[in-house]
Amino acid sequence: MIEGRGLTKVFNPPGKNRIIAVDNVDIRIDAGETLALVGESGCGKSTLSRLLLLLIPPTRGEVFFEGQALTGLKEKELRLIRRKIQIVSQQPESALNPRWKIADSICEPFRIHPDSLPPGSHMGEKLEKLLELVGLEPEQAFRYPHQLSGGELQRAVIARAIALEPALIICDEPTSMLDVSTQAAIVRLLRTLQSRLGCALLFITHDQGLAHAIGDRTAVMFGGQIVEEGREILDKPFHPFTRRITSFPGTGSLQCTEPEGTRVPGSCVYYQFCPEKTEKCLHSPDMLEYKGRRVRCHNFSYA
Ligand SMILES: Nc1ncnc2c1ncn2[C@@H]1O[C@H](COP(=O)(O)OP(=O)(O)OP(=O)(O)O)[C@@H](O)[C@H]1O
Repeated sequence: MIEGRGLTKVFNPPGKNRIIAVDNVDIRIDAGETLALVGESGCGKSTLSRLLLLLIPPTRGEVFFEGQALTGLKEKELRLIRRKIQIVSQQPESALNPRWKIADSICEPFRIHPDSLPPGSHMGEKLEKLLELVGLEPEQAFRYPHQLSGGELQRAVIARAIALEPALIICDEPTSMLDVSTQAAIVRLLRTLQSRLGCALLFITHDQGLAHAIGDRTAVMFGGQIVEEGREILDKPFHPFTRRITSFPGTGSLQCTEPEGTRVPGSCVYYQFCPEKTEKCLHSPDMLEYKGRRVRCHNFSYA
């Protein structure tokens, strides 16, 4: 349904070294599935999701949505596609206008795209249905954002995200600012909505437990690259980085699993940290495929 090929994003902040935030990534999400994208802070997860929506232009690479190349489309054409892809981010309060009542924010997509309301249907009915789907009381929709809890606000953001029945929802750490019990409730809600609406989810998280619980497939990112991807990769990891992060039983966050380091030019992205590196790892490996699993490691060819 959505596919990124060879996606690369290089930032050139003035007066600072260039940053290769996303480095030659191939990614595919099929209709109705959940891909969990997991990796430590700063590895490029959010940048990759923004590239998929072309909210930022790729330095290299292409994006296809339902077979159509998005790179090269005009902004107006892109807007029509973006209505089928919605984002739920980690800070619900910044996604909602603080001066608008919740109901106005949830109904905003219908005002922007009036043609999305079927003839004879009213915004009020749609609102009622959306509130029910996300578990908010009608009375809560007539409050302002500061009058709701973090979990309730995230439910409102999700209601707005599903208003136009998107094909894909990109969830960028949607629960990281919430307490543990609210996190679980929001994850359950996303799962329920996904099966009712049939949409796909790209679920970005630091938390490998969450990735394991929610993902049909998991992609592990390190240093701007997807280093391993497939089903059950957190149960049976192959890449040395995936093995390292899954070797801490019970850990959720992947933050600070590796020290800061500078990449040896042209080498495997994990070269400096890898206990199994050999001379050939001075050359960046291609993504290798075996039995539905993709791994970016020279040693995988011998598995
Ligand atoms: N607009 C920008 N200008 C310069 N550098 C940027 C910009 N956006 C992101 N970066 C850098 O690109 C790298 C990847 O950032 P990104 O936000 O994609 O990582 P992330 O994996 O989503 O991190 P987190 O989990 O902390 O949100 C980081 O080094 C970040 O500092």
